[in-house]
Amino acid sequence: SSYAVLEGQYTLHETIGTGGFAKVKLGTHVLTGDKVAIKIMDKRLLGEDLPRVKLEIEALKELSHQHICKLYQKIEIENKIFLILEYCPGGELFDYIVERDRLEEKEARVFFRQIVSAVAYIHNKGYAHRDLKPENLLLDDEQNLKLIDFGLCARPKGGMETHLETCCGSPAYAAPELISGQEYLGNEADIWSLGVLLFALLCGYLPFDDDNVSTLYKKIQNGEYECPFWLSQKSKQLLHRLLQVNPKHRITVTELLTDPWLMEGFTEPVLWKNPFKTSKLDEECLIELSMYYGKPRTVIVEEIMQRNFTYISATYSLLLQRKAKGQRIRLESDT
Ligand SMILES: COc1cccc(Nc2ncc(-c3ccc(C(=O)NCC(=O)Nc4ccccc4)cc3)c(OCC3CCNCC3)n2)c1
Repeated sequence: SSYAVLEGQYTLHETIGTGGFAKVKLGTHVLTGDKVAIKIMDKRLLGEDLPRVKLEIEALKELSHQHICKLYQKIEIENKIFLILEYCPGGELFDYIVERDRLEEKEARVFFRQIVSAVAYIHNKGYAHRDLKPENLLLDDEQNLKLIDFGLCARPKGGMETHLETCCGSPAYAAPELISGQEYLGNEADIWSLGVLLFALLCGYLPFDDDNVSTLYKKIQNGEYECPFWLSQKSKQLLHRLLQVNPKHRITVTELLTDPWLMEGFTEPVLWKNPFKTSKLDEECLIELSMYYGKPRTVIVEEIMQRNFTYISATYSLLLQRKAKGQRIRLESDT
């Protein structure tokens, strides 16, 4: 099968997600035994959207943030593209909220600060996500959120429109200007979706909901929603600033970083720059790789710095993550 290309690098397990033209399988990285998510796309099914997928992969290579799912490796053969991605053992935020009915303000605030940090980071990189919803926010093994773009909706400002654009985003989270087919700015639409997301975190249900899609659209365009009794004054004020029908009246992501509700119990505004961005590579991991492969350290450094997202750079990233969690970093059959 065309999975032969993964032989010896990854073992494939069950499918953990399917989308229009992609499916995600659970995988194991052979050398470390770590779990990964393997997104498999068929180039023939992608058709005219293939250039967009390539853009998305180039974008993902640039995105390095503690609350965005990491790309480890890209494997392309004649009909398939495999993306080896960070696996989040905690599953979707959607299920986490459903299991608890709704979250207390304190917990919702910690999560929301992480989401705002990730969104501010991608906006600063010139991207809009355009499909922010609990299904695209995953939990890692330390209860941290990782933003993903499962449906390939994120795109650079003024990027190319394709039919994928139309199917993008889920109506319940879509901004009024987006569903009325007007010209809209991805960043402003993302801020609206953050409002819907915050409401879902604090209430456990959606602010705008209806079985009939055109009624749902009317509710969104009127921007009318009811706040349940348990919401605090500050959270209602923030929701009001996020869920402004007129995008020009909506809070900006910069104002959001120091919003009073987000600051409650915190002294620091939300930080969106990647604090761990060190150009320095980790010596211990480099040595482990160079010993395992019997290649000089400089060759390993070269391969990682070229950012070709190969098996060696994937193994380096996984060793680095293991080290950050205090796990041992010995590679299998490294006797
Ligand atoms: C334990 O039970 C469970 C249960 C469920 C899940 C897990 N874990 C688990 N870990 C990792 C994944 C994953 C990561 C990244 C991408 C991706 O497409 N990245 C590309 C990307 O994010 N670009 C991008 C990001 C930000 C800005 C711009 C571009 C795709 C999938 C996963 O998928 C399963 C799907 C299922 C349907 N809903 C969405 C998740 N699932 C575990």
